[in-house]
Amino acid sequence: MASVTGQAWAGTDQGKPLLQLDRLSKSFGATRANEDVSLSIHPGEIHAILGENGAGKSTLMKMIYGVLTPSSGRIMWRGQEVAIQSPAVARALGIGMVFQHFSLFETLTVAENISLSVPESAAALAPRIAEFGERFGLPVDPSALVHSLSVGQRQRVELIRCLLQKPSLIIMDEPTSVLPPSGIPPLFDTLRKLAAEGCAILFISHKLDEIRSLCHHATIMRAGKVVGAVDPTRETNETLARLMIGRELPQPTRSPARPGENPAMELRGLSSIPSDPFGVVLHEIDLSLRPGEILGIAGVSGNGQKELASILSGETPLSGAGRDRVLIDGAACGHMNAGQRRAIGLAFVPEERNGRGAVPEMSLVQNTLLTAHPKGLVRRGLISRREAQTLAEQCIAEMNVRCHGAHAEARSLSGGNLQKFIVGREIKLKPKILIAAQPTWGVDVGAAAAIRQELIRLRDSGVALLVISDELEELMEVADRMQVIFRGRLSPSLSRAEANTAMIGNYMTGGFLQQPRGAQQVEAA
Ligand SMILES: Nc1ncnc2c1ncn2[C@@H]1O[C@H](COP(=O)(O)OP(=O)(O)OP(=O)(O)O)[C@@H](O)[C@H]1O
Repeated sequence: MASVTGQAWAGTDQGKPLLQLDRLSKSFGATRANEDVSLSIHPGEIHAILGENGAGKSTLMKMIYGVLTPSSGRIMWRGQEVAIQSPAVARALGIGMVFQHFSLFETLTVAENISLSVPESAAALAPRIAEFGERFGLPVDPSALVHSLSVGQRQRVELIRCLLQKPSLIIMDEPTSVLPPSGIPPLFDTLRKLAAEGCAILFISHKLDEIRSLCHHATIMRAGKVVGAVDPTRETNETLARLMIGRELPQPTRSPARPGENPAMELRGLSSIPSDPFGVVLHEIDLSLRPGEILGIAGVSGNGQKELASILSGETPLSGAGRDRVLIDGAACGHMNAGQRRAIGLAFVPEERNGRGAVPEMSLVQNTLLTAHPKGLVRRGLISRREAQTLAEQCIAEMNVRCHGAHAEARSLSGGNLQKFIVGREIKLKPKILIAAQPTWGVDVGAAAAIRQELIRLRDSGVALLVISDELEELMEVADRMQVIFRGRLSPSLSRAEANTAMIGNYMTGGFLQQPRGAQQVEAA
């Protein structure tokens, strides 16, 4: 098949496997992250890898992409055994990977960014970028500066960069976790087009609906081993979840909220210009959070969620009049930093687990100390290591965190397990207010259900919770009320009964801004 560049798109021989893994294993010390994993991928196949947090999916992908070396087993590429010692070797074979976290320079154009990894000038690349964009439904302006692009557009740039290297196999690690709901169908159209041209796709996702609608095959992993291989189109979410977690998916239970009278936290007419030149300006935000309720903040990512979380948590303390714009228990606290707010009962689960939620090089005990030290873990200047260890161990047990114990480095945990640990650590602080940004990001369906139930339990015990999430379904499940953030402005509050998908979708694109001011105030009241 001819490609737009006149060269053949590799890998259209549907009969023979493109990639075969033969009893591939990988150990990290005593942990068998992958054990005797065997599978085959054919050209044009969209193949899902499904499994609980820590099941070994990322480890497997890293071996295929040359980031990790297998402890034993063989990798066969087009029928030949290969040693993929580095990503450069993988790319030379025709294996590409699109990571969850983009590696683009904000101040360069799309073409300039791509020219950093494809040996051609930005000018020469521009028409090819446009052609690829048209061919695969990835429209993006080659001369646009990356900072002006939405998350979905940035992902397109990453995908085009990968496609320009003509891969026969593309590995995509949770590609939809960064996209707004409206960005998912176009991405799937692109992936289907690629598959139709013979490109194989390895697709990692925790979202069972997506796997069922997109993928031709699914390999299910549990504790490092392959436990099943199915045609996902013939499965239900329940049967997939059962295969994955080995039991039925827990169903959430909730009773109506009984919020307290007085707000635990308020923002009053808060406007803020971020120090980050590419950040979002917040405009006149009014928000009131009461004890015993969960307020959900919905919105397409990049509309001010990060800036709002930073103001609420105290990571961005405010000066001057800003002091009176943020209140905790009725007292002005805009000037307080994150530590001072924690001392008066606020806990915070940030969006980025590595670097902000946890220090990757530190152990889980040390990471526990970072936020729990004011809670009696330091007395007369001395750290009680034993108590810190006990707290970390409780967190591990209660949140079912899979790791080598409390002294394991945070970076050795799989993404979802680290997220569970961070959420558990903040809950253990027994906060009065919990601000949680993307609390179940990258977490498997079973663990996500457990975290959401835990948030509801906290609310029932009188804690005030504010949950910022890109996942509307998550907010529909946990939130008692919802507000939508759009271009730094917050919509009126919607009750559970009012917050249907159509209404929220309308607010997500700024529909609430057209409402007459009076109507907004009535609804908010
Ligand atoms: N560098 C490492 N050092 C030690 N252990 C590791 C390392 N990388 C992964 N592991 C362990 O290997 C196991 C598999 O981890 P992996 O990241 O592959 O899981 P995963 O299925 O991708 O999980 P998630 O869905 O949470 O991303 C886990 O027990 C993890 O703690």
